[in-house]
Amino acid sequence: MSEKQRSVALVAHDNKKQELVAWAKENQSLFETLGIYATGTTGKLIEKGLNRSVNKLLSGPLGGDQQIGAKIAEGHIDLLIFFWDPLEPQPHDPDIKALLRIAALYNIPVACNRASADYMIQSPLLHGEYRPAKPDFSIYTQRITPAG
Ligand SMILES: O=C(CO)COP(=O)(O)O
Repeated sequence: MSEKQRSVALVAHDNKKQELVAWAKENQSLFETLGIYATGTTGKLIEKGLNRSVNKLLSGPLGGDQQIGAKIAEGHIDLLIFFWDPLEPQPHDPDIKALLRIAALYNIPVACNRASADYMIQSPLLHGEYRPAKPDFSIYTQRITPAG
């Protein structure tokens, strides 16, 4: 049986976009093997940099972070590479926090800078059989199921 293609989400704040695109280009051959989701503006730049199509969602401040979070919850994304800007306040900070929460909840590896992204792309997650465990939510679903 053929393996499901792994998908990565790429997201970068404005001051980090060039760095993300440069990093993606350095790893172009790997990205040819992966599905790519991205927030709107990041996605356009990645398409141009890698000369390939990307599943582009809305721009981050317009709901794109939330859409990436929904894709994670639906099981479409294996890795999140999110070069967020530690020096610039963002108007959609609650959405960013929500995306990082969803990634933690669903046990999705997150890289926030070049060093962690370098580690991540060398991992058996991409090159071997290792799959992170799917979280068990049964304790929560019991709690929210009405009695009766
Ligand atoms: O704001 C973002 C992530 O929080 C990124 O959105 P864009 O890729 O549309 O700039």
